[in-house]
Amino acid sequence: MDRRKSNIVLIGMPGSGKSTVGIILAKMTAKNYVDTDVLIQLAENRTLQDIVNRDGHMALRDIEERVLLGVVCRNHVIATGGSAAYSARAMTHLKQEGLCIFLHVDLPTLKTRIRNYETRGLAKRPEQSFQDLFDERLGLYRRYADITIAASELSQEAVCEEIIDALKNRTDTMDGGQR
Ligand SMILES: Nc1ncnc2c1ncn2[C@@H]1O[C@H](COP(=O)(O)OP(=O)(O)O)[C@@H](O)[C@H]1O
Ligand SMILES: O=C(O)C1=C[C@@H](OP(=O)(O)O)[C@@H](O)[C@H](O)C1
Ligand SMILES: [Mg+2]
Repeated sequence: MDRRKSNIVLIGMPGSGKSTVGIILAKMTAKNYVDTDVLIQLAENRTLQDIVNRDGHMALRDIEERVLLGVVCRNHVIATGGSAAYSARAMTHLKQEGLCIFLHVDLPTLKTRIRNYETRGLAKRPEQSFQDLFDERLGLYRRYADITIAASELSQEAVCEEIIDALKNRTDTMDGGQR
């Protein structure tokens, strides 16, 4: 049986480019695309911000874990939410069929991209700073990453090119090997 993985799973901080890079990457690799934040909102019939406001950030993390565990697909680019890495079960599940790409963007660059920090529905403690969130999560993203892309200075298209290049050298993905 072919054990090569067919999904590409994007992880990283909010603002690192998972959602927007993901759709470009899907087109460039002839894959389907799913943004798990959209799946959460559809499952809950409310926005991420509504979930945080009404039920708190830990409820969002629980819902996210449940939704991620229900993702069963092949040949997709999967853009996760920034809080996905809090669930070891969900990450293990996604990595069974997916190679995990960490979009590593530095804090100053992220800050220029995230202007709606308080209203973006982030799964963080109410008083938690963006710096603290970054520090808390960096180790988690590194733990699950099969490939890390230093993406701070790259355009979205250049991030996609780097991912495709990195995949070419691998034997554990359907996107590996020269085609
Ligand atoms: N490589 C990049 N260069 C410049 N802006 C980017 C880049 N990647 C993403 N952005 C911008 O940053 C913002 C957040 O991107 P998004 O894809 O929603 O990130 P995420 O899904 O990781 O939170 C968007 O406005 C997007 O256009
Ligand atoms: O990092 C976070 O706590 C979150 C990031 C969001 O996704 P993006 O990373 O795509 O912005 C979304 O999943 C949710 O609002 C929580
Ligand atoms: Mg996103």
